[in-house]
Amino acid sequence: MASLHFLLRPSSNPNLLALPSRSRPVQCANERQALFSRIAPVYDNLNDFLSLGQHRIWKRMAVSWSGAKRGDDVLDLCCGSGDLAFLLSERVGSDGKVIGFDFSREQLSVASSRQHLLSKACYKNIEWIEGDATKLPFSDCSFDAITMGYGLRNVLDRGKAMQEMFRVLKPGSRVSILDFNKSTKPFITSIQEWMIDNVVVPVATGYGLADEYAYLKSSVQEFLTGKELEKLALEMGFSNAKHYEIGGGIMGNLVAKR
Ligand SMILES: C/C(=C\Cc1cc(O)c2ccccc2c1O)CCC[C@H](C)CCC[C@H](C)CCCC(C)C
Ligand SMILES: C[S@@+](CC[C@H](N)C(=O)[O-])C[C@H]1O[C@@H](n2cnc3c(N)ncnc32)[C@H](O)[C@@H]1O
Repeated sequence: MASLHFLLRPSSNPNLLALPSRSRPVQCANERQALFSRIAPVYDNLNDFLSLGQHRIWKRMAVSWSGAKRGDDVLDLCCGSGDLAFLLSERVGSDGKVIGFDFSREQLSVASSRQHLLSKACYKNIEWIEGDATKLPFSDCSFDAITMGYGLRNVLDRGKAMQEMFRVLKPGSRVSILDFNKSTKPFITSIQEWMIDNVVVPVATGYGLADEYAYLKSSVQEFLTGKELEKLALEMGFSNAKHYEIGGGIMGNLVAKR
């Protein structure tokens, strides 16, 4: 039976719903949570449109790199509307178990409704849990694989999130982290920024979500390069870490082994 657990209650503080100013970076966790909740109704359609469907290929690669296999217990952190969790579910099958974990209740509601709508038999093995990626409510060494798609860049304390992933992974298991690549090549950075300024933000403006999507550009600028991500993973205790550039260098995927 599909279930949706809400470990954290959304704040009733109306200030959290205020739109972030375009001139000010989105800084506190509650503001980020509110941002992802606002974009939840259009998130999937915009990803398909803006990436010309390419994000589905990148997500398949991320799941494949996680090493998840039939019968495994796996975690999709910052699962949003559930794309990676659904792919993991197909991979681990009905003998396995998938947890989709996110702090936005609205994103989880979209994920849960897709689970019912798509209604593949194996999708019954997915459970949605609301909570913070820096404080995971799971015991040490619980999971055979972890995925995180477009999550780490949006987490305020990335070191803590990596530490938590390390803690809940079983020894020898892998985490696969897909995100925008903060490239060291100025040409790639210019393409990314041009796309965000001239395609992503204008399209999002049509949905009243200009600020939310403009945040993408600053978040990539403030993210870590592939080498820095590898270093962070090693500092957090992972035995091995390799970052792959994909999508012509626009995206990247970190694979780290506990
Ligand atoms: C997958 C996409 C966006 C995910 C996403 C991530 C976030 O952190 C957000 C934060 C706040 C708001 C929204 C998001 C969010 O949507 C879409 C990515 C589109 C890109 C601009 C990439 C465009 C790629 C090209 C069309 C295809 C390139 C092909 C390549 C050369 C092979
Ligand atoms: C860009 S979406 C990615 C969704 C999905 N993984 C995908 O690839 O399409 C980022 C997600 O991370 C979640 N998120 C960001 N920071 C988080 C945190 N500290 N704890 C839990 N979820 C978080 C947001 O709520 C949002 O759903």
